[in-house]
Amino acid sequence: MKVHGKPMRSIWLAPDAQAAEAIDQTRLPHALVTVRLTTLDEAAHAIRSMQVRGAPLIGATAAYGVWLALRADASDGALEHGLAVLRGTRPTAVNLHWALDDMRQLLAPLPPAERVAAALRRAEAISDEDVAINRAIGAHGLKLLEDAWARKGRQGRLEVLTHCNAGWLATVDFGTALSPIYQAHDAGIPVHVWVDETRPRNQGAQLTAWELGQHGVPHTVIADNVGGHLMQHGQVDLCIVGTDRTTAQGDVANKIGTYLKALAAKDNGVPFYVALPSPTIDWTLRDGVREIPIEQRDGTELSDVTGRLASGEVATVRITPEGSPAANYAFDVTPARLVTALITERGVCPASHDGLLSLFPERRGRAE
Ligand SMILES: CSC[C@@H](O)[C@@H](O)C(=O)COP(=O)(O)O
Repeated sequence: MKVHGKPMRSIWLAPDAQAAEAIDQTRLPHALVTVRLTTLDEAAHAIRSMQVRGAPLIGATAAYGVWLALRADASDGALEHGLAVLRGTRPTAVNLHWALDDMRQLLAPLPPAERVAAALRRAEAISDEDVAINRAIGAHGLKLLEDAWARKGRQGRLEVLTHCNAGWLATVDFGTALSPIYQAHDAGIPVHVWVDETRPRNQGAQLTAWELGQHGVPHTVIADNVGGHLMQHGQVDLCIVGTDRTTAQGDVANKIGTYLKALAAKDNGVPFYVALPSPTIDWTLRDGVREIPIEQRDGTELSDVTGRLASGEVATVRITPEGSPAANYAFDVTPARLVTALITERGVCPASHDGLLSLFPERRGRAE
């Protein structure tokens, strides 16, 4: 996407081809800072600390991380060590594990002397594939937004609510949930986005709002608990969110709070869509609530808040009493029954096993 008129991706090969570079998302929206990743440990830290975050971007960063590991040592042991370090960074986004499995399948059979070049080629291919997938998700999602706009008589604004950041910052480019919104805006549909702030890391307030502002998409940041009220008063035409892992039955793991939004949408007859790139489908799982690992992060992400002071200085302050424990669950699972449809790069389908198999028939009968 464009930042101050200049095309950018969230991660890219450094011009000297000796490193990967990425937007440090912990510095947004107050500063646009690039972080240079030259080692396995720097790539792992970038994922763990959320300098880079979002399921597809985590996968792409991990692929570059394997390349960086092999640049230092292309032995079998170094490959396995690198895969293990990266796999241990975050548990929920299946893209991380898919990308690492993909890299291992490619690299393990190769002689060490061929691994570095092959790893870089694959990491770049994974990034390019993500961009193509997201463009396609945008095109399929655009049709849903056009239909919603037509149902509304093309009057007023098309009111869309989203949770967390499933925009281009969460992917290599274009985003998933925000991709249809960008395409609708560019097609002249007067879309307005209710942006859930998304406590505690504020991916909505700090990242989605920044992205939408950069592209000129009208939006309003709201507290996470406002969405149900807006839906009760007819101020939301549809919801669209991303996912970190979707089961073969259509259960959706996404940022904490997504499930509650889906409940409110169901109660108010508001369509609830999930933008789902196929690398985020976990074909091995059936029951998301029971089987998807939910990341628990440090409680200081809840007790402390970082922002810009009136002086312009960025500072972190504590908002809870000293000694009050904080439980920081980073994701929840929305059962398929609350999902209106899944928007994949191959089209839109019901949130069900049959629905997914209708778009991915090659998965029928495969023992996962
Ligand atoms: C296309 S990104 C989809 C999801 O990864 C996104 O909605 C989300 O939950 C991100 O969580 P995060 O903890 O910021 O990595």
